[in-house]
Amino acid sequence: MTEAATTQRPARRVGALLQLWPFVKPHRRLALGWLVFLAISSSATLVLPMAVRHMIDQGFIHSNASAINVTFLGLFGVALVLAFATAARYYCITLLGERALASLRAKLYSHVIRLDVSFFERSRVGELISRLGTDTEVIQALIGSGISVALRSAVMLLGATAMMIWTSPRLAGLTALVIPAVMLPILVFGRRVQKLSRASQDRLADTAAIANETLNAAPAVKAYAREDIESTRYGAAITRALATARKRIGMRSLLTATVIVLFFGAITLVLWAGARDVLNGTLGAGVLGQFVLYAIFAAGSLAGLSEVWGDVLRAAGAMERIGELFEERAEITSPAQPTPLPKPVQGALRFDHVAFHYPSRPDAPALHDFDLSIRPGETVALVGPSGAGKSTVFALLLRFYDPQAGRITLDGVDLRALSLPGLRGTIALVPQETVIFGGSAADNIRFGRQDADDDEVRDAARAAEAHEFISAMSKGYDEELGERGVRLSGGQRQRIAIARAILRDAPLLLLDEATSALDAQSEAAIQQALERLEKGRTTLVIAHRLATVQRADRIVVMDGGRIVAQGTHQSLLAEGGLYAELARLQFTA
Ligand SMILES: Nc1ncnc2c1ncn2[C@@H]1O[C@H](COP(=O)(O)OP(=O)(O)OP(=O)(O)O)[C@@H](O)[C@H]1O
Repeated sequence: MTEAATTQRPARRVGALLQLWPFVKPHRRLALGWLVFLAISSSATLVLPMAVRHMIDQGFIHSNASAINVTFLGLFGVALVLAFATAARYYCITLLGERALASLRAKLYSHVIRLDVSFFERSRVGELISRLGTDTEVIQALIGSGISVALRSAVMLLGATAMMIWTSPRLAGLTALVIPAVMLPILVFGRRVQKLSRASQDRLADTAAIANETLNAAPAVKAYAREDIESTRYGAAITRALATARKRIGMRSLLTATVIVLFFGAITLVLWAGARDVLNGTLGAGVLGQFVLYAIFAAGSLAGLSEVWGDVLRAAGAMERIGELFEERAEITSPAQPTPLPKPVQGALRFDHVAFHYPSRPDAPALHDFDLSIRPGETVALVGPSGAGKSTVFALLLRFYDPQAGRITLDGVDLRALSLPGLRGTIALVPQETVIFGGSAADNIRFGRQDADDDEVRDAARAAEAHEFISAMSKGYDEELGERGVRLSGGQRQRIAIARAILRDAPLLLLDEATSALDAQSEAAIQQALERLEKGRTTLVIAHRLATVQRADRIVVMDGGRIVAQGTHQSLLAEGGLYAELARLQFTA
């Protein structure tokens, strides 16, 4: 959040709520219904004081019993209209709030999930979840009830004011004189409340981010016995959030109290003048009664407005944060006119003098003058010390990032000229860390190819040596693996990932430490499966264990973001460079 955003004028900040219009627009009929019922219920309310005047003037002063009967009957009729209109108004606006927010949430999610990988590295996921949850709830509260109260109060305030003027211009004029004294504190306090609201939301998002981080890594927290430390850290964040919330609540209470005191003070003053007019006979008792009721309506509406004003500003703050998210643009996108890939895809890859640094680390090149050609169907192993840039090569192939210099081509086409889904559709990736989603074992394998049928899923699982452990689970392929797959071992997760890649059946295969979590026996079995899989596909393999890369057609040795040597296992050993050193360390260890 920028400093400028916090110091914006409230009017501009409330303007942020205009961004809600596209979500409300499709539900115009509900909004219209709400306005109609609002008009009916407000009119019904405004009729009530007239009945009171009638009752005092006709019923009491002239002791007319039938006038009283008619008045009360009319009163009941008005109450019926009021009841129906209020219920209908509530129905329309609450449903409108729910519907508008449902589409806001869906659009926000689908916007965020399309943002670049680098965006997710910059943002804390917990904070994002908070924006999806808390901020949208604040806005929902506003649409579902706040706006309703605000507009109802505004309409009532206008109506009651007009009726006050109509009832007694003299008393209304007197009231107008004291209004500025009431409005000033609302404006001053309102601004402060709104600033504190935004701060309060930010602090709350901080706590959500911490909780998300640590609860997602609960085993690590426990292994390092950090429960106390993490509880204290979370507690401190909560305390900070609470302190800000307390300031906000205090300020808002003060605002409400001030408004009520000032307003009722003013009304009392006006009434005192009115009572004197009744005594000296210049004003009827019924007229004063009617004026009193309108004045009370107006005061109540103003109090309602001041109360809801805080909510409006709070929602404006939330909408601003959501607006910031909507303004985030993905930089890695498909071109307007993507170049089609040859069919079938051959799988020729070329890194043409590529230079790349991560956006967050402009001074640390991850790849430097990286030049590599891979023939269709070739299996190339990338080896080298940790941090050499091996995973970065994969990240660039997947177009998570674009290189700052040079270019990467697939079958001669620059990756930037391809459609993103087209490019990624040609790649099957087995990452270092397998992500398991909430869903069944079959669903998790089908992540590789959504339209695969049950037999294909099973065949892929068999080829990845995953069939046995999946069948051993009580519900087999229908077994829920649970979020993040906490019930699976590392090796089992890895086999699911390999099954996904097999199912994907893509011309490019990227294996990042694909068998690192497997025991020697499973690894031997899977190596065979992978070898079958690699046939006829261009394959890039990252492995620390050199034993697993010996079958590659070519081994590329990387260090510090550059290629330092390439060849076969034998030729590299004979060369005696970094590879021979790595081999010596591994095979003699
Ligand atoms: N997302 C990132 N943001 C910033 N820097 C990164 C990021 N990922 C990697 N790096 C840096 O880029 C360099 C290359 O990292 P990379 O992950 O490609 O190495 P690697 O050879 O795959 O290492 P390892 O074998 O340990 O996985 C390292 O210096 C690393 O710190």
